Amino acid sequence: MATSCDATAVPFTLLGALLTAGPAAWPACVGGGRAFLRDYAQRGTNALLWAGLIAATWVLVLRVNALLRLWALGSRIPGPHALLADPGLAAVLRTGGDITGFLSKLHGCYGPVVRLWLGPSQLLVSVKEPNLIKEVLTKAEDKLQLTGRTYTLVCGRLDLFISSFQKVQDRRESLKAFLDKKLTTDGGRGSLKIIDVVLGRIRSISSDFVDSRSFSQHMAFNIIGATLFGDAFFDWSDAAAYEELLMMVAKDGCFWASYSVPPFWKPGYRKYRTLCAKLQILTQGVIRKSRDQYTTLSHFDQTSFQRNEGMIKDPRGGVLDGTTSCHGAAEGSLSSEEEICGNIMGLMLHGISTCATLISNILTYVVLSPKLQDQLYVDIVAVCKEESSELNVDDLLRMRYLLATVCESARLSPAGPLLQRCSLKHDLTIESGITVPAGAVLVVPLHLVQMDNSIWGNDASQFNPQRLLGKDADLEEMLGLPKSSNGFNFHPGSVKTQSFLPFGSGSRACVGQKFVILAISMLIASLLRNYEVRPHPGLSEEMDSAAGGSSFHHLPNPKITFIKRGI
Ligand code: HEM
Repeated sequence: MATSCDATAVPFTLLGALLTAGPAAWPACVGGGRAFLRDYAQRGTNALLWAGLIAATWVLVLRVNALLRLWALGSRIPGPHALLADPGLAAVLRTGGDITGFLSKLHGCYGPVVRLWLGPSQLLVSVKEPNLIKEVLTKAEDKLQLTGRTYTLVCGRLDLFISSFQKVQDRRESLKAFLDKKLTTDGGRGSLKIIDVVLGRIRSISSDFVDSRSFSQHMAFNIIGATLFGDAFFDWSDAAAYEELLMMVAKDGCFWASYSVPPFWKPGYRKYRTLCAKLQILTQGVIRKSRDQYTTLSHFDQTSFQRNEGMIKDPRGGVLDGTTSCHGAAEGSLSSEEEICGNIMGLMLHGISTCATLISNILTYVVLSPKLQDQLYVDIVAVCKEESSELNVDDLLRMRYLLATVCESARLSPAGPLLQRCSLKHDLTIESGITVPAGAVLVVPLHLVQMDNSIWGNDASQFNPQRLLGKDADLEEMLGLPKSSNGFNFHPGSVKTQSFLPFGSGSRACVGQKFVILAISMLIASLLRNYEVRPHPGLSEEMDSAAGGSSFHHLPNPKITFIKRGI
């Protein structure tokens, strides 16, 4: 009878133990089961440690390899030498200085493509030449991870605005179809309804002066809200609180998302998360309200019910009909409720801030230049001869001076100074022979391109809508609009068209471009047709000097009032 355990007799895997004599045989060993388990645990732990070590080494090798590739490819792109991070750029970022001016100097020294080291593992590549920009913005399909993190932090799960192109592609298409449908089916009618409500609100405040920015934010809020939620939005009692909360949350999102580990220990961060949660609850509320109203309508209103029967369904079941709200475009059968809410919050955040900036810029140019206002008025009334006639999309397309004004305002004062892209997985080889490594941050300095004297003429930094009505500019293409029936000004791919980028370009270009241009033009046309916009008589010195120069990088925020026109 065996009195000591033969080590080789101890199976070192559980399977081995089961395949041999099994537990019944183990007591035959000294220590029996305990020896087996100890040995088993020891070998198992060793195996796990080895597997972990190999995996960690593998990840490390991949990262070192990626870093070496980044350094090798990055150093071949023209740009200043820097060991770890470019000190000039670091100083500009630290002091909140003029990044456009800094990039302008670098492009002057190094040419149309310049690289800068943000840190040892972070490369920034700035592109300034229109042909290269077009190529880069088409090939670089992903957004920066910080952008994706910011939207996710504020909106929760969503499949718009996040980094990966693959994940947003479908939703972009359904949203575009929804917005286009909104314009073509009931575009004019729907937009007029929005404008009527907004004008009603203006009437109630028209005796007072209101600052251009808050007025424009209010307008933008109503345009986007009514587009996404339908008529339910107008009698929503929480609308004012929602607008305020949205603006508070929009301000700090990027800051909190810049932490790679969410700073839960900071009270400011916890407070911010609470605001985001409140915003989500309010959004869910208005989504429900809009759905309820839509259901009520379809049950009680036979016409609407019949129209609903003919709704266009997207392939995944989303309703894209212009008579309904945006849930279809934000939904699709694959989206969870959380994603629908996230997409809608993302659209509200992006749409309101960008539209408010554009409306405010237009109004500022209008009040600073009475001549511009007169010209616009002539352009508008020439098209709507009948006093009571409702504006429609075709009317707008004939208001060429108005469209050129909207376009020129967007050119001179884009919503942000840089377009930002990246390619997360693949290196990008551009025609000039330069290879931009995967993960590098690609930027297009909008002011440099949109105010380049060699493209726009010596008065490039001046406000002059006329420049977009010449033969060398294609207004419709710039605005992403359908061609007007006379089709004039058709110069596809002209350098001005390529250098007009307030809505981006290529694979991640703004989905709302066409919609927003028409909605804002409709708003301005209705406003100026009915009201004269006047600045406050005690205009500040800032306004006076800006009006004299007519070159505005930082537009003032004038107080304005609306005087009813005697038609
Ligand atoms: C004046 C108003 C607006 C401006 C200036 C603007 C500008 C932009 C810009 C610059 C981009 C990034 C483009 C790029 O990287 O190439 C963008 C993306 C986008 N915009 Fe707008 N936008 C405006 C209004 C709107 C509106 C009203 C909507 C929809 C209701 C909208 C929907 C989107 C979407 C969905 C994306 C991102 C798509 C993606 O992640 O791929 N935008 N916009």
